[in-house]
Amino acid sequence: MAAFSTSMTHCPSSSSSSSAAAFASNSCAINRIHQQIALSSIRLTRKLCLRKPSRAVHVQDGASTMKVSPAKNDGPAKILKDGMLSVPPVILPEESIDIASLDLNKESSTVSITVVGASGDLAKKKIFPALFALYYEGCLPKHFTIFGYARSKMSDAELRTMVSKTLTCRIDQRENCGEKMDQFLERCFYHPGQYDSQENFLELDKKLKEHEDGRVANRLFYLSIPPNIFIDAVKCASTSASSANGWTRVIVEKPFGRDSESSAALTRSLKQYLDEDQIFRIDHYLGKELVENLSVLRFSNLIFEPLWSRQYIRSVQFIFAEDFGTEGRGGYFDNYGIIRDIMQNHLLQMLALFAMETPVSLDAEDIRNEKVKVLRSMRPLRLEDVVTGQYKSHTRGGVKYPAYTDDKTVPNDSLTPTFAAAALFIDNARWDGVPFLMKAGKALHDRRAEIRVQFRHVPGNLYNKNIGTDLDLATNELVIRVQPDEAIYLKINNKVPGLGMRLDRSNLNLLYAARYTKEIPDAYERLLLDAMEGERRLFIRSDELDAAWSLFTPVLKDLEEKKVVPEYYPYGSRGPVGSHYLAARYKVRWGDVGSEQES
Ligand SMILES: NC(=O)C1=CN([C@@H]2O[C@H](COP(=O)(O)OP(=O)(O)OC[C@H]3O[C@@H](n4cnc5c(N)ncnc54)[C@H](OP(=O)(O)O)[C@@H]3O)[C@@H](O)[C@H]2O)C=CC1
Ligand SMILES: O=C1O[C@H](COP(=O)(O)O)[C@@H](O)[C@H](O)[C@H]1O
Repeated sequence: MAAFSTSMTHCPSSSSSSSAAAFASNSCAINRIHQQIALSSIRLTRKLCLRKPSRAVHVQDGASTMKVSPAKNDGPAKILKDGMLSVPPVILPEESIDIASLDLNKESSTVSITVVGASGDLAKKKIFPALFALYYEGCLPKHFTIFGYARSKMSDAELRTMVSKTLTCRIDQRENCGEKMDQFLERCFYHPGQYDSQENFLELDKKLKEHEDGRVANRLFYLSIPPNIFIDAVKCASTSASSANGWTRVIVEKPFGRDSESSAALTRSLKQYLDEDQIFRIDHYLGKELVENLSVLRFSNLIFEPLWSRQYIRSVQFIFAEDFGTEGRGGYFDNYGIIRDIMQNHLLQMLALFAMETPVSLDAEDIRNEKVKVLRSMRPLRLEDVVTGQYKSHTRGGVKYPAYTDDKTVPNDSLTPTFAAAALFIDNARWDGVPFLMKAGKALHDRRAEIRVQFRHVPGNLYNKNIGTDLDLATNELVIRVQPDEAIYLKINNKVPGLGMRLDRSNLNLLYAARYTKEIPDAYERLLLDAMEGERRLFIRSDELDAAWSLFTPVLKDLEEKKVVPEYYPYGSRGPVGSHYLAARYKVRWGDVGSEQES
C-alpha cells in the first residue's frame, strides 16, 4: 500500500475506558480511520482472500459503524507503520474498539512545516488558516512547529499578528476557538531569508533543530512563492535544511511551467534535489469535497456507472467562473492566462477523474495510472476548438468595473485570455465522439465551479408531445456543483400534479447544506494533511503533468504566435458569445445558461 502513514497524526489519547468518550475526543483520528478503511478495503479484502477469512469487526463511533477486516496479529488495535488498521481478530462483531488504544500518539517524532513565501497572498489566505483548522480539529501531530520563511523582515510576533488576522473558527465548532488560536500562534515562528541563500536556510535548519529537540524530525516545505524562484528554494531547502533522520517533503504550487518544455525542465531541476516521492504537486481542486466525491458517486452507486459512457452521455461540461477579475495578481496572470491558470490543471484534473476507468484499487498509484490513461487518450486541443475572451471595463449601477488591462501590472496591449472555452475529446472506447466542453473565466456574472453531465434524448419518448418542440430541454442532466453551495442534483422530467398531463423539469437534489451539518473543510486542509501523511492520491504525478501539458501546449503556442485577439466581454457579463457557437458546433448548449433557479 502507498504510504498511508498515520504515524504523524496526533489525536490526544483519552484515559477513559469508555470508547465512546475516546471516540468523541478523537474526531480527527476517526475521520482519518474512516478514510483509511475506505481506501484500503480492497487491499485488505485481497489479503483476506489469501488467508482464511476470520470474523469481521465493527468499529463504532456512535454515529456510524464501520466494518474493518481482521488483521493477522492478536495484539491491540493499532495503526500499522504502513498505515493499515490492524484490529484483533477476536473482537466480537458490534463490540467497539477503544480508540485510545490506537497507537496514534507518537511521542518520538515531530513535524516542522515551513511556509516558504509566508508573507504572500496564498500563505495568508489559505495555508495558515488551513493549518489552524487542522490544529483545531486535532489533526496535527502532538509535536509540530510552523515556520514562516520569506525575505520580508518580520519578528515572530509580527508573523503571529499577520497570521491571526486571517484565522477563522469553524461555523459549527466555535468552542474554545480563541484559546486554540492562541495556542496555535505560539507554535508559529518566522525566519527571514533569501530564497537562494544556503546560509539563510542553514540558519533555518538550526532553528528547526532547536524545536525538534532531538526527536525524529519530519519536515514539510510549502513553496508558496512565484515559480521563477522554486528551484533556488528547493536547492537550498534540500541541501541545507533537509531532515537528517526523518522525511523531507516539498509541496509545490502551480504553475508547473508554462508548456511541455518548461514543465519538463522544472521537473528535471526538481529531481536534481528531490526524489519524485518527496515532491507533492498541489492542485487544490483535487482537495475539494465534491471532487473527492466523484469517485464515490461513480463507483459506489450502481445507477451511475452503467450510464457513464458515449452510449448515454451526450456531453460533459466543466465550468469555472469567478465574479471578480485578476485583482492584484495581474502580474502573475498575464504570463499565464486562464487556460494555464484553470483549464490545464483544475478542470483537466476533474475531467480525468470523471472519465477514468475503474482503478484496480484506491491506492494513489492505481488512481493516477487511470488518470494518465485518460489524458493520454485525449486529442491535443486544436485552435478551432477554442474561444478566448478578455474582460473590458463596464459600468453598472454607477460603479465602474475595471478592464483587465487597467491593472497596472498588465501591459495595455495584452492579449492574454481571461476567459476560454474549449472542446476536448477522449479517443477511447468509452468516450469516442463525446464532446468534453470546458469553460473558465474571470470577471463573469457569478462564481461557480461545476460539472454538468448531459444525457442523450430518450429514444421514442412517449411524452414528446407533452414536452414540446425543444427536446434538448427534456434531456436529463446531472450536475455536480463543486462550489459554492455544494450539491449534486439530477434534472428529471416530472408530471406536474393535477388532472392534466403536463410535464416539467424538476431536480432530485442533494444539497449539502441541507443534508450535512458539518462544515466542509477547505481543500488545503485535506491536502496539507495528506502531504504530512504521505498520501499522494490527490497530488499530481510527473507523467500526469506531462500528459496534461501535451494537450494544451500546441494550442497555447498557436494562440501566442498568431497573436489571436480575444473576444472582449464586459466585466460582470456571461462571457463571449463565441462560447455558445463552439458548443452549438457540437450540438450542445452550456448547461449553466439560465441555471440560476435550478436548486
Ligand atoms: N494567491 C493565490 O490565490 C494562488 C497562488 N498560487 C500559487 O502559489 C504561489 C504563491 O502565490 P502568492 O502567495 O499569490 O504569491 P505572492 O506574489 O504573494 O508571493 C509570495 C511571496 O513570495 C515573495 N516574492 C514575490 N515575488 C518575488 C520575486 N519576484 N522574487 C522573490 N520573491 C518574491 C514575496 O515574499 P518576500 O518579498 O517577503 O520574500 C511574497 O510575499 C505562486 O506560485 C502562485 O502561482 C496558486 C493558486 C492560487
Ligand atoms: O488556482 C487558482 O485558483 C483560484 C480559484 O480557486 P478557488 O478555490 O477559489 O475556486 C483562482 O482564483 C486563481 O486564479 C487560480 O490561480
